[in-house]
Amino acid sequence: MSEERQRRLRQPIVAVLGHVDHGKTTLLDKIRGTTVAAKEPGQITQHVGASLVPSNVIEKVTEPLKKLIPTVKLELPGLLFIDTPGHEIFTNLRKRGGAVADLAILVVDIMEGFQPQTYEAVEILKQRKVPFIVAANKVDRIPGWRPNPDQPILISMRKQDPSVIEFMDNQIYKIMGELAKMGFDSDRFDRIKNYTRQIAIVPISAKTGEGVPELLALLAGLAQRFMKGKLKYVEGPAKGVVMEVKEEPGYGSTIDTIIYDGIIKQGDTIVVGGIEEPIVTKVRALLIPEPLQEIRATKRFRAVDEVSAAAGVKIVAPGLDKAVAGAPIYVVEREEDLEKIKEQVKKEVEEVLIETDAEGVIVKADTLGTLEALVQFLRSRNIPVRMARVGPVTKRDVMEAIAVKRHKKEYGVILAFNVKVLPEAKELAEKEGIKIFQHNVIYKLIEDFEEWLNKLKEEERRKELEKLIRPGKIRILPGFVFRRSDPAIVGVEVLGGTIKPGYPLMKESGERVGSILQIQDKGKTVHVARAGQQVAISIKGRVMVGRHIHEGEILYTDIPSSHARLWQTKFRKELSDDEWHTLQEIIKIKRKQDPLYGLAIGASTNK
Ligand SMILES: Nc1nc2c(ncn2[C@@H]2O[C@H](COP(=O)(O)OP(=O)(O)OP(=O)(O)O)[C@@H](O)[C@H]2O)c(=O)[nH]1
Repeated sequence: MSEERQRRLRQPIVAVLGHVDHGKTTLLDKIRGTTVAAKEPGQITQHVGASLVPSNVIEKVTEPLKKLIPTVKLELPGLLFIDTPGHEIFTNLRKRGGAVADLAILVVDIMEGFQPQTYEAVEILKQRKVPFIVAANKVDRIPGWRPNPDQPILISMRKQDPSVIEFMDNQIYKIMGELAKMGFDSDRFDRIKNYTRQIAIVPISAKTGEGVPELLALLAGLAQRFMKGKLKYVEGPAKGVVMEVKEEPGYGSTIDTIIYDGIIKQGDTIVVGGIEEPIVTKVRALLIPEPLQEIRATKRFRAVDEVSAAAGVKIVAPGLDKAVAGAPIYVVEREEDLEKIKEQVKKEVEEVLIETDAEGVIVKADTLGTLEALVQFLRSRNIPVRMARVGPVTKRDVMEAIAVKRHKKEYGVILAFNVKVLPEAKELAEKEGIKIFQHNVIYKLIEDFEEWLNKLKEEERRKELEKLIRPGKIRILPGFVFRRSDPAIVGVEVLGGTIKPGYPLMKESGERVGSILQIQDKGKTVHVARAGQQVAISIKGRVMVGRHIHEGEILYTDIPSSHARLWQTKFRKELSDDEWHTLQEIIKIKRKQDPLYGLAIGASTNK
């Protein structure tokens, strides 16, 4: 029992996501600021890329809530907030089959509501199965809002006019509506009945601090509830993820990591995921930031002997320049496990780096995390991926795209997320007409590609449509024979549909009688004549008026069976009423000779 009690629980890792300018950084600063102001012993400690808010600080900040709502007794040692907000960081907080972050705050500007990156953030949270709370931020911007700095929002709400609260609730309803569309049931936090099924929306102001106590209390509560049963203890060799690979003056290449499990010590052997192969090295130093008050010291970092989860730490070791952000890092405790762990790291990295023979787009990204997120996004939109790799766009990538383009024009492209295009790759792409899409926002990159794809499809549809012979019905006007043959030139009235130069003609019997060479309207050459028009046409082929065709006779455009089928299916909407009507007459004539005319192959066997 006593041994059990000595096992240390680890802090849940919390990430902040949301649309640009909705207040992520301000919120993180506020949380740090508020908690610093709480002046508790053992107040927040700075990690590399993260800040730890210990439970006694959370308790102090949430103290005023005790009289308002039932709060949970904190068993957790605190919350570790990832300092850099945004999905790019979040996507690198990856581990096999999920996220390193245990919880997330989705920041939504209450005045603006859901924006493109909000949807993207929810999509990523859904993909990685991370529970989250919505911070409906900037309540202080609601017209008429009376600010109550650092107060619980429940208290601040009581001090507002009913119309202000009504406005706020309306905005919250809109957020609830958007979440519902994405498959999430949600409500204002104080109206929630079931926290395990509903997502809490907390109105806050990152600027004034209103609502921050509730946000922290709910996070802690959610962490305990969700992590119950899988409450994590700190034990065994460390597992972590690479957040960033950095050259550090005086230290050489280092990696900033988040350790989500176990313990790492100076001198430990580690395996880190690299682009080509796993890196096996020994920890030379573990660095954490110097405490704020000692920042006057010349050094920014302080070396420590060991670090335990959850923590953000900079690792100094030889050979780390080939590490890749988003890749796993494992401490090897026993020599005999080394090969097994190397194999596992290799497999985990390869799962993200796709290389298949299928026809699909080429994807390049700056890190393993963004690459994985991008590929998942593309898959969810049914866009196949032929190759996904970390690094700049190279000549080889362009060559891959050229190979794809030969078979499937629309997928012979490169999607490059936050990476450079090497000059020789650019040159080849320009020469071969390979399109390279570049962006540093995932949804924007995909949106640009989809827009291009739609345009291409529309263009191809137009081209196919242009090639089809349209239904047309004409009558040779008596007394308007201008030339009897070679070529025959006659005046006609278009009774239905459309005629164009090049269209073959047939008689009511189905017999072919040459094709239209030219159309003239009042002496001018035209490219089309429609129902109601009277024009002169010349007819190519061995057609003689009085022998093959006669004054007053009705002729139709001679539509091939495959065209008739397309007119009735894919291009049905492209025909006007009178064209459709004319098509029916043509079908009737044609079916006398060919009962399967205009039908899909085998369709005639349908009962
Ligand atoms: N009035 C008001 N302004 C806020 C609040 N929170 C943030 N802001 C302002 O909104 C702007 C954007 O805030 P940031 O915290 O930089 O937003 P962000 O989401 O981190 O933005 P990016 O890092 O660019 O994605 C800044 O001018 C903030 O001062 C708030 O609660 N009330």
